[in-house]
Amino acid sequence: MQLEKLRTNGHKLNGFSLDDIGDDHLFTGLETPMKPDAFKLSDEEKKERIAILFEEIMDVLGLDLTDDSLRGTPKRLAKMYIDEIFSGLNPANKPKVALFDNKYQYNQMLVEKNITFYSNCEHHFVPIIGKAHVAYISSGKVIGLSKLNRIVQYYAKRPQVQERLTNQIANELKSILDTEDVAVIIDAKHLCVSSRGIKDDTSSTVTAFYGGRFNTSEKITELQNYLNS
Ligand SMILES: Nc1nc2c(ncn2[C@@H]2O[C@H](COP(=O)(O)OP(=O)(O)OP(=O)(O)O)[C@@H](O)[C@H]2O)c(=O)[nH]1
Ligand SMILES: [Zn+2]
Repeated sequence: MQLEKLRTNGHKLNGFSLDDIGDDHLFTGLETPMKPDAFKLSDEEKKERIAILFEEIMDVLGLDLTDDSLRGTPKRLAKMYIDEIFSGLNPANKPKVALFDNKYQYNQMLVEKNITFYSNCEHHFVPIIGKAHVAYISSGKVIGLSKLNRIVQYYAKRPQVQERLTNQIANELKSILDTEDVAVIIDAKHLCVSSRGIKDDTSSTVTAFYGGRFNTSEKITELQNYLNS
């Protein structure tokens, strides 16, 4: 497989080894589609370029860029894209994860529920607002709770489709926790569905990943009970 070849050759992406960044940027089928030279420009260079390009969009729309409220918008948007809403495209921003030995002998599922996230739809670049619920059964390691939330936020801060977001979070948890026993459920509102287009404000989209021991009707029912409690 191409990924294995790159790994064996010690290939680096933006100075990171493949082991550092995980597989999500590369050829796993789960990756966010990115150009091979995605990190040729520094963050500051990207901001400068985005500001110039967005200024042009505003100009084409006929907006007066000398207006004191609009003047700062191109730079503001560029900073927001790189430092905030699309910061998860850069593996340098991947959360550092604290793992502990499972000394507590806790062998049931742990569920971190109602993790609020804001993402953006890659088709329309408008918000996706949702809740993620993530669960795992320890295979010997325990993860710091906040890191579960941070992993969700990292993958949300990309242009996304909900299916990929769900599977990227699941894949990351499997890899960090060294287990197949992870579950991810996402319930989200897509503003591209509610605020434009079909303009359906009541529907939401639910996606799920059930891996390993979660992939039985018994465990799914147990998980649902946790979520409903
Ligand atoms: N599967 C999937 N589709 C999504 C997601 N976010 C947005 N979409 C859909 O992507 C599709 C893009 O379809 P197009 O027909 O190219 O776009 P459009 O003309 O703006 O379509 P409408 O939204 O129906 O007006 C739309 O149906 C969106 O609802 C997502 O997370 N997953
Ligand atoms: Zn959309």
